[in-house]
Amino acid sequence: MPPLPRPRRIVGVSTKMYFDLQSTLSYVRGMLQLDGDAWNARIDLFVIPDFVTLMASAEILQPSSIMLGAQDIFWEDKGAYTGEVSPLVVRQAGAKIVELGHAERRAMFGETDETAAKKAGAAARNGLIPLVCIGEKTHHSVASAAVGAAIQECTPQVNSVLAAVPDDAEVILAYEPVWAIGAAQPADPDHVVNVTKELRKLAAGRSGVTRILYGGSAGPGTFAKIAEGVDGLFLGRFAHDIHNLKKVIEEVGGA
Ligand SMILES: O=C(CO)COP(=O)(O)O
Repeated sequence: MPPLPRPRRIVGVSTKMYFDLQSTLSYVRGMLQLDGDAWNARIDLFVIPDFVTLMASAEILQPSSIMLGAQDIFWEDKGAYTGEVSPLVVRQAGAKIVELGHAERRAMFGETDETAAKKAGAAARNGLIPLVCIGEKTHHSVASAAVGAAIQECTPQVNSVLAAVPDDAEVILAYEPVWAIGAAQPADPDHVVNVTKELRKLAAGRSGVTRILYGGSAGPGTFAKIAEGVDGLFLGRFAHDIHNLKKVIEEVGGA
């Protein structure tokens, strides 16, 4: 069988909790300035700010094709869940994407494959695209062992999410090796390509679009080395300078 055509490329950035309110809004305004460039026809772009700036960000981005995301949701739409954020409300606020299962949420806030899967189902039910972060915790020093161990650890993370969303729902999987997040540089390109090629097979039978991103200290120069395995990048710190984001967009968009 010939390989399936690859989906449209996509680049996005999470502000995590790095910015204050005004900094987030000026960053989002900066992204708006990038809209309309030549990349627009070739790739999708998204930004995931904190919850509090979601509606103001939606208003800023309204004239553009840049997609807005939220950093988490709860798996129920309404009810007695103090402190949680409803997927319904996130959708109504203007988000199209919801990030789930990030390593920081798994490590610090009790997120598991099970909760990420329930939230992915809730996202799809509310017309949101689940962007689920997956990745192995530790890095083996022998390259071949590292690939096998990563695939073994990521497979149930992927399968639990895919089992929880309708077959035709769009899904984004962000391969983010935990050890490569917040690091000086991204994971070794061969490692990323070898792992993501295998992970793509897990979604091969789906009718919905499944895109695979790489995240973890990604920035300008990262994409070209791993393009064989991934459909784009999910960026953190190194895209919080809008000039770096512009460079990445040009690289991924092939401008
Ligand atoms: O976690 C990440 C994106 O979700 C990546 O963060 P850094 O690029 O800052 O390592």
